[in-house]
Amino acid sequence: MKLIIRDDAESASEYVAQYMIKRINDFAPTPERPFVLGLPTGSSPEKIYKYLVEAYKNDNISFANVVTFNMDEYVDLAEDHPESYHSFMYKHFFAHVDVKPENVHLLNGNAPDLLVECAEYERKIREAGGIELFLGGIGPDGHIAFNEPGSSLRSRTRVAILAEDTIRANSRFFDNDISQVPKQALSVGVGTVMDAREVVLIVTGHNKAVALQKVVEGSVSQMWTASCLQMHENAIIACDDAATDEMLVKNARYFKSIERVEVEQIERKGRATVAATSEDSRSYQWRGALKKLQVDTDGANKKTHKAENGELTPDSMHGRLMDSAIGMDDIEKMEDGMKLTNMGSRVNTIEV
Ligand SMILES: N[C@@H]1[C@@H](O)[C@H](O)[C@@H](COP(=O)(O)O)O[C@@H]1O
Repeated sequence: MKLIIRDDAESASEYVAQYMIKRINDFAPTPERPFVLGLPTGSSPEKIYKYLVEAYKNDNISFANVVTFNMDEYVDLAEDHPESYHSFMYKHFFAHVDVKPENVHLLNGNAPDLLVECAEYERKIREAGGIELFLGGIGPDGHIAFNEPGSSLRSRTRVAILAEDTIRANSRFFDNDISQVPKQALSVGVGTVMDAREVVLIVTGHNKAVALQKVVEGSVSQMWTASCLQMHENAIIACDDAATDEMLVKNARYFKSIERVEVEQIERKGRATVAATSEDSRSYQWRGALKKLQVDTDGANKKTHKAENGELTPDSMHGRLMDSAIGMDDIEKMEDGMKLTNMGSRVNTIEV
């Protein structure tokens, strides 16, 4: 997985929003071939929705050919309750963009038969061709969607019982009264998320620091269900500095340096292209290179280049350096811990 670290929640959210915009635009969805997007709720993605709405209003993106599937919804909470995930999604996103109502899917926590509702949801995802990109957040206990500690890492959409920690955390939306927080929810499973062709998580704030440490540096575990992403071929976690508070400093620096090396390669490719093109096309090429500098979606698009995909395996890290045409000069300039010869100790500290 890739870990993208930004100074604050604002810039981490902007990164994710730009990444999504580029992915959707590059995909060029049509009614026959829509982009299938998985979506979360929670305070963490709010800023992302704000950027996406802004981008739509500035004509930088359209959601007309985007099909959405939300991760979860409370059981037995009226759809029009201000804290239902239906209300959240309309308030923060759907009401402000051109997504077609018939393309929006949210689980119905008031369905007469919840098991049928869950099975149907899985069927609809399959029928839509599977999820192209699943955006998510995590809870302080490391849950993804409502897959609380102990959820099977192969779980599918089902009725989930909320953990005490989650009920307490979510009581802030219910007048800080835990008795008002629903105790059950319908949630896509860990397996449902893992089936997405790409997963992007936003993790911000010091209160997520323990969870992020477990998810990134710990073992894959049902007790921190978002750690399943270590097994995903195309996963990105975008976080702010505060969320890395419990990680080893050297690991956070390592992830930052991966991004730096990738950005340098893109810059270098951009310079080479500019040198080889005419004056007229010069500014166009630079715009392209600069755009890529901010958000590089190549990892997601080039599925065959696994070594560039941010996977944390010693092999891929070796591949990353060797494949990237980095000259000896560049390696000399790297911080000591980043040199290929010094990678071993760093790699060993990460359980994979
Ligand atoms: N089911 C949702 C999760 O999908 C979300 O990731 C989590 C974190 O929310 P927040 O971003 O508000 O911390 O909250 C809820 O439990």
